[in-house]
Amino acid sequence: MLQLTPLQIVGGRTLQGEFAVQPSKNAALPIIVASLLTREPVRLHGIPRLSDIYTILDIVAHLGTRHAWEGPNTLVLHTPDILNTVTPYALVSKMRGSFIVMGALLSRAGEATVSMPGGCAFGHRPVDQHVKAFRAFGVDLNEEGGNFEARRVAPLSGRYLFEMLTVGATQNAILAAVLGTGKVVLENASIDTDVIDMIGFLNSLGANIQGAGTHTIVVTGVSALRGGEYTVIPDRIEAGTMMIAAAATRSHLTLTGVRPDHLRALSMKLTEMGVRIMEQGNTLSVDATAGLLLPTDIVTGSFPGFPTDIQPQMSALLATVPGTSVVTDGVYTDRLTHVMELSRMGADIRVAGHVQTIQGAALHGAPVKAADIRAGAALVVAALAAEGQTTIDGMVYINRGYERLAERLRSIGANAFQPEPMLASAMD
Ligand SMILES: CC(=O)N[C@H]1[C@@H](OP(=O)(O)OP(=O)(O)OC[C@H]2O[C@@H](n3ccc(=O)[nH]c3=O)[C@H](O)[C@@H]2O)O[C@H](CO)[C@@H](O)[C@@H]1O
Ligand SMILES: C=C(OP(=O)(O)O)C(=O)O
Repeated sequence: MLQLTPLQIVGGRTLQGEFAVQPSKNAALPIIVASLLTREPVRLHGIPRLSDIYTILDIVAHLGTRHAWEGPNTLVLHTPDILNTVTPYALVSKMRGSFIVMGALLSRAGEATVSMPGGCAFGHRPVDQHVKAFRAFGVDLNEEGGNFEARRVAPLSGRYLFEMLTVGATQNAILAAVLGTGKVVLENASIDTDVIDMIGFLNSLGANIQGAGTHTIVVTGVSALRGGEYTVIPDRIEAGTMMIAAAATRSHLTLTGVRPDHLRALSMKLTEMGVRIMEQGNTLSVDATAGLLLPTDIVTGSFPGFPTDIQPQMSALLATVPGTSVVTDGVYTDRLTHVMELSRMGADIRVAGHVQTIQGAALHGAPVKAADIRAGAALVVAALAAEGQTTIDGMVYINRGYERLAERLRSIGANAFQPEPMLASAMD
């Protein structure tokens, strides 16, 4: 078995030059699942080479998809027939986002059995909205032995008003209704970029989904989708992580291949703190060299609000900014695994409920461990800003979301190094 080695960062250096942002993991995952809806080949550009992508490819392979990479980030997917409508626990439990295969299987095969996704490092993440939406559309859905068994007994039709904005349940409900003769209306639907991108992909194959980017989405079933070619949007969470890293190291960094309009909530906050943000086409510059940064307060929310997926990284930045900042995660009540690890590096963060009160301080290097993907990214941000060496364990989580991180950090001046992985048996 491959043993992932820790990432070693010697901090306190400024970052400089250009950082090419990877394509979006969280947009690519549902688009790969959505490719199950056509029996024709699809060619996807902008697929990041990440462990989450390999996991979803294992899942769709189990369901009948063949895939081939064409160059670094282009993937050809082909599902002539669905070979399986059961997605076992061993596969689903690896990645919570895979629950949306239920909608895709319902559409293409009329039935699906999918394991209940587990919790994750930052708390309980229910799927009640997925289930309620399916039932509202007439799907026969039962839960047995930790599995959800769903069957289309008539064309999907009806309306569902989501009780909160949810990316995954909006995507799942859309996928379920794309093929067939019914029509569904989703109210209070998510307007997240990853929902809009999945709809853009499906409509490019001939789906009839109206209302992308608004809170009311109407899906009218069609008999079949054709094949096609699509380019996935840039990763706004990776871009946000690097904007924060630039601010934390008081650097001037240019990000290329970004969608500045997807990053407005963060750009506004950084500007408020005294960072200069300049946007030009698909390029965004972050200049934090001008002087002292100011503390601020953050409340995360659904897009276009401040993303929860950069809350831990922002907390790491605020831990370096003199004064008091307050960070409230309005999406998850327990996304806090970064706090203890940051405190090993000298961060002063008090937690009450899901609110962090942060007093800025100088950080120092320390051995730390990531317990989830963005907590890991927060530790990278802190390590880049800290004096001395930080050793970050738990790279399995960071690798879920960040491609070749050490190498790409070095390209912008960081002292970051991850030794080659070793075979576990060779280490015993
Ligand atoms: C693979 C992927 O793209 N993951 C992202 C996706 O996750 P995911 O799609 O799982 O997140 P949701 O948007 O569904 O969750 C938003 C909130 O709604 C709650 N909820 C959701 C569904 C449900 O049935 N019941 C319920 O209570 C969740 O617990 C959470 O508090 O959006 C999240 C919110 O931007 C991000 O943090 C994740 O990185
Ligand atoms: C939390 C994330 O992913 P997931 O929803 O797959 O856990 C993330 O990308 O930050």
